[in-house]
Amino acid sequence: MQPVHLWIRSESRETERRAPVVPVDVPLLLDAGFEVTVEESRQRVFPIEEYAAAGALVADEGSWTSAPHDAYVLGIKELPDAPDSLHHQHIYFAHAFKGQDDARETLERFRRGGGRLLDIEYLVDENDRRVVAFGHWAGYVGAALGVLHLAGTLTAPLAPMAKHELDEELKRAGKAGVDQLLALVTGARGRSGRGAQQALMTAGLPTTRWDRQETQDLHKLVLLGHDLLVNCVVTRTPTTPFVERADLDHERRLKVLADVTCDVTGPTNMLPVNTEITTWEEPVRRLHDGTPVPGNPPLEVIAIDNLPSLLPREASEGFSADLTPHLLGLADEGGPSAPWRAAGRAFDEAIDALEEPAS
Ligand SMILES: NC(=O)c1ccc[n+]([C@@H]2O[C@H](COP(=O)([O-])OP(=O)(O)OC[C@H]3O[C@@H](n4cnc5c(N)ncnc54)[C@H](O)[C@@H]3O)[C@@H](O)[C@H]2O)c1
Repeated sequence: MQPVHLWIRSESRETERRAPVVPVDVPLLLDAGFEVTVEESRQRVFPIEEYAAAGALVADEGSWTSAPHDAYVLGIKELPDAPDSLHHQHIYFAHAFKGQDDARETLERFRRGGGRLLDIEYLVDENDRRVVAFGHWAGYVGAALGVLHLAGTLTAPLAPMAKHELDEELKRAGKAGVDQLLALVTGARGRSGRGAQQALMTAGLPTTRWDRQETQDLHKLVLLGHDLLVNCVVTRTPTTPFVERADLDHERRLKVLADVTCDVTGPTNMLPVNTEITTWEEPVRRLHDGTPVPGNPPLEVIAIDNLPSLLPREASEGFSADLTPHLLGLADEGGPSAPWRAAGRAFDEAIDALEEPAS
């Protein structure tokens, strides 16, 4: 067993209240011989006292920059802009390996400091499946926002909430008549698809479930016969989109698209009628005004790319339960376990690609 020091940093994004490891999971790490330090944070949903009571050491907010050299610095979202060279091993979602905005700058910071980025999105098992993700609660919240919008009770700006509050709103929406409407979940067998179904069940909405098999021959008329479409599909191969511009003038019940996938600009966007995300400030955007004739209502989209942050407690608890056993794999006798090695390879490839001339 290798001694491992895990340093849980504060988040720099002010709306980010989640934590990658929750207090109740800290003793699992300590029992395995880890040293665990947790930074104070103004916004984290779990008070620092709970971490201290669980046995973690407490450090000042943002003090990871002076953490011991061998510490793994763990967070969820992006690092602050300074310092401009990074010398630790960082574990978080960096969105820096696919040429995204700021990707090069992020990688350059690691290269300058000699640090390493173990991106959580690239922690995969031997079958190339991600071992930890926030999908379930993304689906839950995405579907819930769709239901509340159908009920006319979605108010902006959105803010983080407790699940029981959201569930009360969902039940109220159901009783107010939304339970007479029809919902369709695409990608229904995945993590977020299953989460979406749970929220719809809480509101009492009859739900159709489609995964790969059911969309092989796409039944457009059946699709358009639902009031709410919650899209949770992940695909790498461009496929027949679910809703295209030509469908908007068609007779339809479809009024709200809740796009959990949020792949709005990529070639695999299953809802190309929309090409922009929406935000907590403006969660809903009108895509089509509809026409006064019955059977052609306005169509609106909700495409928020940080849905789990709206249920920070539940999202953190589920994520931490999945991540903690893998963190233990950092201390494996023969070196970090397979998912960490996979994430390390992804980082090395991204650094190598920095050398390649831009095409
Ligand atoms: N909006 C947010 O805040 C947020 C947060 C977390 C994750 N996400 C995104 O949500 C998406 C879903 O993640 P997940 O963890 O549920 O993925 P997942 O891999 O668990 O599930 C994807 C599902 O899509 C199905 N699928 C693939 N092609 C299909 C097709 N043509 N028709 C029907 N079904 C098809 C797969 O069989 C699978 O069941 C990802 O793109 C992820 O990045 C969004």
